[in-house]
Amino acid sequence: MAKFLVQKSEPLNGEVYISGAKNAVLPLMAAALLSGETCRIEDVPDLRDVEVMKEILTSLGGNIREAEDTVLEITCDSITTNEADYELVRKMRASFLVLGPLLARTGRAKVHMPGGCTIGARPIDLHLKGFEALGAEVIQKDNYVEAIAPAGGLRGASVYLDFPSVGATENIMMAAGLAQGTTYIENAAEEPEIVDLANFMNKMGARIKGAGTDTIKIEGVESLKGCFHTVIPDRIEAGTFMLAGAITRGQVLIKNIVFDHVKPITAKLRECGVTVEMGDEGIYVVADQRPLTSTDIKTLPYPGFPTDIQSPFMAFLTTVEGSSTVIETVFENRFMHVAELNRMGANIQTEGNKAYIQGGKTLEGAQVIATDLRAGAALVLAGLVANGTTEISEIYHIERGYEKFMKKFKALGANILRIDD
Ligand SMILES: CC(=O)N[C@H]1[C@@H](OP(=O)(O)OP(=O)(O)OC[C@H]2O[C@@H](n3ccc(=O)[nH]c3=O)[C@H](O)[C@@H]2O)O[C@H](CO)[C@@H](O)[C@@H]1O
Ligand SMILES: C=C(OP(=O)(O)O)C(=O)O
Repeated sequence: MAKFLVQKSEPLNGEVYISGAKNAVLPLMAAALLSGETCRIEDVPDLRDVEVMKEILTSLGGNIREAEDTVLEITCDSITTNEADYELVRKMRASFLVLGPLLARTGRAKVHMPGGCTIGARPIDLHLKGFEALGAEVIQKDNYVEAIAPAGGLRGASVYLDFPSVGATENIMMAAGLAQGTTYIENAAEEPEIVDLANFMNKMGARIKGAGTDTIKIEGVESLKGCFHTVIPDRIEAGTFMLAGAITRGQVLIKNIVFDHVKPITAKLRECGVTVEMGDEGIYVVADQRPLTSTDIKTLPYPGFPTDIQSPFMAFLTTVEGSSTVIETVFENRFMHVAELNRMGANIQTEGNKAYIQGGKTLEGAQVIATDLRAGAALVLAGLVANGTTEISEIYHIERGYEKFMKKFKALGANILRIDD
């Protein structure tokens, strides 16, 4: 199994170009199932999760052409099966997103329960509630879900989500795109990735309004066509590099970033004393000019502080003076990095969904485990400022979601090496 060896590094310095967003491109790829024509998607990151989604689409009869570097052309003119293979689906949570479009396009879909990071129970009840509201019969059995549209096809409906789930909003939006009549998703997720999916589907001929607010209106259409689309930049990758600059007290220019998408991260870094400025070329993060202080974080659905940046931010908070509190409200098991950071000399106590961080500690290199994708990124950040060597195992989690991870860090001066055990 591959590992990262991270050595204490000089303050990071230089510029980094942010890739297309993992959490945007995966639903876009699933949405290509809604049309028989070609969808051309640009700025597709080279990630393990994207590879899995390619395999899933291919297994369903889709045709994928890598037109150029970072460009995919997906054509789903003939869907040969409406059952997604368990071996593929179990590898990643987002694979469940093929259910909505498959159901809408073929009237029937069977998908195994998804896998992914073990950051919580991650039920799919809200997705299913949406499909049922659209008239589908939903059968949940032996670790799979089968959804069957009524004889006349899915019908528009009002769906209220008990929690603004990103995945449920996306899945229902895709299913409703080809339903008869109008669907309203209330208490919908407002994440930028939802807006990107709505923009993509509207280019395909869908009639979606309100994406980015808590009520999305989808007027179903009979069929959708192909389109061209460029994926939005990855705000979580951007946030990770902003924190890499901050934790090493460096100076980093983050290119290809939407300033609005990283507002909560910017606000919290500024509270700690980090300079974050928007310039012509991107966002400058400067952390070498004054002592940094603590702050408190509470994760929330967008536009609140993103849960996916909670662990990298916590790694940073271990290095600033004072005590900080982090409250995780989105996932119930997203503190697995705490034990690993404490193994490196951090002082973090947890109580339910709260973590109390006593900052200003000198971290020491240790053998640690990347328990999930963002926990892995947090350990790399900690390793950059820890004395000696930090050996991080199970890095396949990291490679699931960060494109050219090592190359980008090395270009900023990080001392990081990938070894095969
Ligand atoms: C591929 C992708 O885009 N992943 C992101 C997506 O995950 P994902 O779409 O899985 O996250 P959700 O927004 O659905 O989950 C948020 C919360 O809602 C709960 N829930 C969700 C669905 C449901 O049917 N029932 C239910 O109770 C979950 O258990 C969780 O506690 O949004 C998360 C929250 O911003 C991010 O951390 C993930 O990086
Ligand atoms: C939790 C994440 O991803 P996924 O939903 O794919 O598990 C993430 O990107 O941090």
